[in-house]
Amino acid sequence: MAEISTLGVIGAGQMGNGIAHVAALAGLDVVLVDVKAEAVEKARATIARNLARQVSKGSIEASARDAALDRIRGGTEMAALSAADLVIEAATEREDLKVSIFRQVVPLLKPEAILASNTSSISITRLAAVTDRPHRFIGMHFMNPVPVMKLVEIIRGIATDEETFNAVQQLAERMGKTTAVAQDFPAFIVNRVLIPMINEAVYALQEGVGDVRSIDAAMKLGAAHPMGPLELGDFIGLDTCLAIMRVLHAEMGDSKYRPSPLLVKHVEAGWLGRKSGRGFYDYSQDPPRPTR
Ligand SMILES: NC(=O)c1ccc[n+]([C@@H]2O[C@H](COP(=O)([O-])OP(=O)(O)OC[C@H]3O[C@@H](n4cnc5c(N)ncnc54)[C@H](O)[C@@H]3O)[C@@H](O)[C@H]2O)c1
Repeated sequence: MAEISTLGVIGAGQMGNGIAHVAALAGLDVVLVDVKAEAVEKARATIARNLARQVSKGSIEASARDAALDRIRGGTEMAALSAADLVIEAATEREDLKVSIFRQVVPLLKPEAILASNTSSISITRLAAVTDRPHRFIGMHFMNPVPVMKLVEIIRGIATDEETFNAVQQLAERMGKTTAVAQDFPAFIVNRVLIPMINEAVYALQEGVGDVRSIDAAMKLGAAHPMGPLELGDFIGLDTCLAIMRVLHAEMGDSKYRPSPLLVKHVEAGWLGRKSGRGFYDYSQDPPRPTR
């Protein structure tokens, strides 16, 4: 298989901008698309700011920052993905949305292009089945924030071929990441373990076992977690956490995965965490103030 030199990224949110950032620094040409022009603009600004921070810390040269920014093209036209050797979908965690995106982009792609999803929980096999290339479809699950976190979980669908697996694993390494291989079960490895823990912390909050500050302090100091579970839920996005719990609950058929009603309420209120300015903390305050 020819080397992957142009990467398409669908969805310019928290994950899409991070994937574009790291890929461009690794020397790939990047095409970043989103339905919202303002999401692309915001992503560009975030990437520029994060690259500037790396320059000021001395981890990259100013010339590498400039070259990376030059390699990223962005817009709302999916047709721009026709140049890509690999397309990573990083849009909102909703299966119907991802299915419609894959149906829309498949006719635009090179026949040999690989398709990957950055989904946190949805079946890779099922997503692959709506495309014309299930053998060239794979899960490539980056962690947030992408420029900082070392891991990429790679998930084979039932039809994924070895060539695709090897190409994607090599690319992840070229992007400076370490890979862990997961089988195609709901939420794979990281989120199978992590998101039920966050959901449990929300239950503990709902039941009054502790307030936001106590629950986060308890897990940071008592279990040596770098972030408390409620702070981490806000960081991931509470809509994403809820979507993952719903996939686990529906597909494992076990009541232990039922989403906390308080988590549901937060999402219904649009209190999605950092990205919306309020979640379990209020981010209009500095430092962010616990809401309960
Ligand atoms: N947040 C995390 O910690 C994390 C970690 C790993 C994986 N993920 C996964 O990455 C994906 C994206 O999550 P995120 O946190 O970046 O979400 P986000 O809400 O920050 O961004 C999602 C982006 O998708 C865009 N989008 C929606 N519909 C689209 C369409 N039809 N075409 C193109 N773009 C569209 C939105 O405009 C938005 O910019 C999800 O599948 C999520 O589960 C998230």
